[in-house]
Amino acid sequence: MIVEPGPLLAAIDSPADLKKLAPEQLVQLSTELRDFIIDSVSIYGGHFGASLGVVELTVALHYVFNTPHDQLIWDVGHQAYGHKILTGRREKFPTNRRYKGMSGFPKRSESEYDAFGVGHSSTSIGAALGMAVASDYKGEFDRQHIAVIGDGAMTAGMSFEALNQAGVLNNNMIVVLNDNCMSIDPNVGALKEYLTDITTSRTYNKVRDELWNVLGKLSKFGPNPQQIARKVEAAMKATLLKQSNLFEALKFRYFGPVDGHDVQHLVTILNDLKSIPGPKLLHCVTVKGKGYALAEKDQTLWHAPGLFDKITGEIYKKTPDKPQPPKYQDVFGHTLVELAEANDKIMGVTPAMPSGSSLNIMMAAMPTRAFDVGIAEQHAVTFSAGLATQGLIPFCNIYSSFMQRGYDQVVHDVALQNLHVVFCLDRAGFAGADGPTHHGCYDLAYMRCIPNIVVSAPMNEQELRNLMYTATLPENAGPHSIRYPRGEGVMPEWRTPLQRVAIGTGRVVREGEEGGVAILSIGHIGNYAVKATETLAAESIDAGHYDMRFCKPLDEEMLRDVARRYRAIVTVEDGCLPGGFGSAVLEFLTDHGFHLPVVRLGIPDRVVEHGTQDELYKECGFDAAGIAQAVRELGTKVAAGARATVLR
Ligand SMILES: Cc1ncc(C[n+]2csc(CCOP(=O)(O)OP(=O)(O)O)c2C)c(N)n1
Ligand SMILES: CC(=O)[C@@H](O)[C@H](O)COP(=O)(O)O
Ligand SMILES: [Mg+2]
Repeated sequence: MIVEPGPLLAAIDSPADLKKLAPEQLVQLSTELRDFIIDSVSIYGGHFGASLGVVELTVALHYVFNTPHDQLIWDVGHQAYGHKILTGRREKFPTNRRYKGMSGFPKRSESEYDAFGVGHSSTSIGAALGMAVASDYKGEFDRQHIAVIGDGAMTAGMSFEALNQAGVLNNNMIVVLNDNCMSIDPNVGALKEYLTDITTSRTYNKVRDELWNVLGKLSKFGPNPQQIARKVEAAMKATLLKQSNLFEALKFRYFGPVDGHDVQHLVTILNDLKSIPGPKLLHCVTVKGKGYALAEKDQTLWHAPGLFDKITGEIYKKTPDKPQPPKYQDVFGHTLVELAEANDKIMGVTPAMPSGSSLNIMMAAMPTRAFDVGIAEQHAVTFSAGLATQGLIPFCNIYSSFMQRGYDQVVHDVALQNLHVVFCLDRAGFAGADGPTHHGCYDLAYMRCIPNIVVSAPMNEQELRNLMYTATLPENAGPHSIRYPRGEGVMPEWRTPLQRVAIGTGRVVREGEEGGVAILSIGHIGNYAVKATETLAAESIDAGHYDMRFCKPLDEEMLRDVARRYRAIVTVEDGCLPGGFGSAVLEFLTDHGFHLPVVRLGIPDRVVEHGTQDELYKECGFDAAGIAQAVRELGTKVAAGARATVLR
């Protein structure tokens, strides 16, 4: 089904076309762009509320600035659908987030208008500053550099690292703070409270408007009057707000708050800002989901609702006619509450993903024991370490790819001190439509190389529950990493009794023919290995299958038994091959004098784009068919006497 754009939008294939419109036409264009986004996302899926919230801002930015010469960086990039539609990708939109289609985030290789690749939050100010410094260094003084960052993304430390440097470098750049009081869940922290103070301070806003007129007139008479205005403005803000403006204190010229949905006013303001030198911050107040009532009302649900009926607002269920196994995240959330009810040392921590990780279940049930620390993965880890020094057992839930941002804290603050912190890495392995920024490719590799840490991956919901429980036991005190994938498990009935698992033990899924091939899997991909062995059995190939469950420590006894019983091994992981689970098995076999052929299946050493998880498993050769084929080929090779380790 093709989404038809309105007449003004249909004529826009680039911002050059947009600039042909009269300012008074921009309101109509914004309406058409908003309608196009609603229609498209309802049919094709993707992120929703954020793009609706910046429709007017997107139109105004591309109307005022000379993109792509002027460089526009979108923080996170989940709000950049309007940007993509206005920069020549309207007709590609049906492929958004689809296999081999358009990325769901700005991507440099996709368009010259995508100044910086994003997906993880809070990078825009730093990147824009780098571009601004480079432009000055190259003598390109006519270029503007604009970072559009949400209030949620502003809570991350690296946003302030960038502000800190920008404030003293004094390069020309504009930070547009898109303040809608929302992250995916409601935004949190003192910064959010501060922004609310500014936005609601009547006195400040009245004086600010008067100052604005003064500034606007003065800015046409060169820099000196502006410096006077700056002192006047800062002094009045300082007295009126009884505190200096946070951003002014960091040497940014602060402007706002302004209505982020008044496209013509935004055009006026942005045109003014163009001529004011140095680092500037424009504080825009917007509504996430603006223009679609249900999305304005339930902004978390409509952050990324899935496919829906735009008329009724009904969000379609994947399999309405049969009970769907629960999402792994919900098994985590409910099990954590179950454990916490029995053990008052257990705490919960999430960096801004309460609903995404289902920690919101514990936050609702035990609000004094579960914390959303904002988009602050580094802090989430160190905060957890602090809790653990006092004898508590924090479950720190961080998406595998977002965990990458807190890696030194895992080593320095948790592992070196051997603290009892349980990392639950959700979205481990291929994340799917979010693509390479969000694929949790590396956690098996990056965790197993750290001393003291136990690295595990459940094959199903029951195993997840047991590993969570096992990690809390006093005899297992120390760092743990438990990783599991995005999406549903395989057990409609999962509220199984919690069982202790011996650390470093795997389990036999299927004992195969002696002298044949054994499959060693870790985590949920083991369910694909089960399908592969069933296919092979129908061909009278009796392959063995072992769910290793732990990447560190490995089940060495099981590995010895497998190496003695079989003539070849296939390892499979939904994780990177370099340094991953297969590498760990190879290391063991070599270190202990076992020399049998091994084929490692997993994520290759290259960037794998977006698609469904099954599409990506297939692309990388570790879906059920790929696993079965690897066993067939290896079986044939060993029958022919191949001795060398066979890599894929
Ligand atoms: C490092 C990192 N942590 C978490 C996320 C998940 N995430 C995506 S959007 C978002 C909320 C962003 O809030 P804000 O910047 O205010 O943008 P809004 O959705 O309100 O437009 C979060 C937490 C991420 N993309 N990157
Ligand atoms: C843009 C962003 O980073 C989040 O919205 C992320 O896409 C959430 O992923 P899940 O949908 O897997 O929770
Ligand atoms: Mg926000």
